[in-house]
Amino acid sequence: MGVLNVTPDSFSDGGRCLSVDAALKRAQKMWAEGAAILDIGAESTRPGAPEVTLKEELRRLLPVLEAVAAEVPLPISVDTSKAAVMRAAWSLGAGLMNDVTALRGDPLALRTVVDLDIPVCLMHMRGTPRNMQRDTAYTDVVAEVRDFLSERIACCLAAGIPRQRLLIDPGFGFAKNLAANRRVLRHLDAFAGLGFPMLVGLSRKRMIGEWSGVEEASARVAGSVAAALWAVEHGASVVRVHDVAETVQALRVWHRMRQGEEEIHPD
Ligand SMILES: Nc1nc2[nH]c(SCCc3ccc(S(N)(=O)=O)cc3)nc2c(=O)[nH]1
Repeated sequence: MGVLNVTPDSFSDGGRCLSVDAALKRAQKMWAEGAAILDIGAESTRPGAPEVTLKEELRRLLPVLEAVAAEVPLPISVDTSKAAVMRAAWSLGAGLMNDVTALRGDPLALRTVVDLDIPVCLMHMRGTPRNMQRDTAYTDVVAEVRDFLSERIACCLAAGIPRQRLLIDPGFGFAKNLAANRRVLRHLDAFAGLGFPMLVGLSRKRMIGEWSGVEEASARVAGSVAAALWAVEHGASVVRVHDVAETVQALRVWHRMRQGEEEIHPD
């Protein structure tokens, strides 16, 4: 899943993608590099990010979504928590709702996802991007994330969302400090065990920077690729990344090594 930020303050690419043209060029580049899905977000959800009004989020998102949907033959995920943005995005061809609040942010979000019959990724977070980093103390973060995801899954299934429309995500960097992120990463299998495809977003995040010693987010490529390989090794079906070419190349090699002898076609 290639990241396409259309926010002025996106944490890792300095918001270069604001113009439709620049966003479209980046979308086409990620497609050429082997991305399977594009994730477009118009409201930054990094720690401390300011809220964006519905009007502003639509103003940023829709022109880019329309252009990308017309020019790039990939499914498009939209990173939003607002029901009205989900509906507008769906009408322009979005194929997945990526809601970091797991449909809790907008009271109409759950109903909207049911009505639109659109796949949704349910991610763990406490609080909001504005205040989530004040609340990073857990007795057992793995148990809390698993219980949260189980509860959100039950809520969605009870509302009539078919199982095959759900993805889960432990939410790296959302209301989690370094120790919590590391524990979640070491227990990814526990979440994969819930029986739903798991999406993981580690790319260029602070824990990659802390572990690699690389200050500048856009320079954390090799560390992000290493984390993506670990995540896929431990059950992730989708990795949300900024550096598509490098991650695709690493995964192609990794898959070849991982396949048993019998799976490789005889030369
Ligand atoms: N499903 C899903 N969607 C996502 N959207 C984002 S945006 C990144 C927000 C951010 C930036 C930086 C840090 S930090 N302080 O750890 O470096 C945390 C969160 N991420 C994810 C993710 O993971 N899953």
